[in-house]
Amino acid sequence: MNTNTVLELEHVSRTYGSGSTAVHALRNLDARLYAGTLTAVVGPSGSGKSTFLQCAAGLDRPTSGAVRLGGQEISVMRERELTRLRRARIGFVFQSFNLLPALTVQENVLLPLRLDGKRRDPARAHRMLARVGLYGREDARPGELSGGQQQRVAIARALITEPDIVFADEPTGSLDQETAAEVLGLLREAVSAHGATVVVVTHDPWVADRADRVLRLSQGRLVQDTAEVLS
Ligand SMILES: Nc1ncnc2c1ncn2[C@@H]1O[C@H](COP(=O)(O)OP(=O)(O)OP(=O)(O)O)[C@@H](O)[C@H]1O
Repeated sequence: MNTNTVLELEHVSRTYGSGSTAVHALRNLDARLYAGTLTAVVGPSGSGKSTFLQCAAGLDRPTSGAVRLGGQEISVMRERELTRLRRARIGFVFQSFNLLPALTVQENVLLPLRLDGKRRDPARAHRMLARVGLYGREDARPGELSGGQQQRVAIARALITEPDIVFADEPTGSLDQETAAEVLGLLREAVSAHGATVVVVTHDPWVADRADRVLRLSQGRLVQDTAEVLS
């Protein structure tokens, strides 16, 4: 496995609330995410998976510890700088797809470039949509597509900026088994054929079985990393 670190969490803790009602969602967690790897983050409900994703992706700030993307500490960045960095260098895929219903498929895919002030290159959107099996559906609205097709659009949108890392939160959670397999296949292909770095938060053991590496959380701690022997 490639062990070039794209993103690093060092001694990351995230506590919600304080005093006797404090919830320690992440406790002194150390992890590195490697380039060109599909990593699954698993663990029981409440173990800290979403908090891990939020902190790693710069959507939330750790209470203590550091998060570094490409060696740059994002946990101390100002909000505006962080927003810009997320748009340019991080891709997101959500369980509920989060497409904009009023925009066409092509406009949805080009949205991250538009928000980042980049040229909206329709040819690039065509290529990306072809990659996810949706060539010819550029002018459809998300409401005209099946759940699996909408998730394909979301994957194309996440990959269009060629981000350093893509975070997918239960990307197959709303899909039937067959469609889920197709969606996971696309994420897998983004990694193996195009060198993307993908982190999937999942409850689904079937998804975890198909990852290159599994990080298992329990009560806010990393208790298993299939790439490393934990001390
Ligand atoms: N905004 C918040 N305020 C207070 N407590 C929170 C908040 N968000 C999460 N928590 C708590 O932090 C802990 C970890 O939550 P988190 O959502 O990260 O777990 P999870 O593994 O993603 O769970 P699930 O699989 O159910 O989505 C839980 O005890 C949860 O109740």
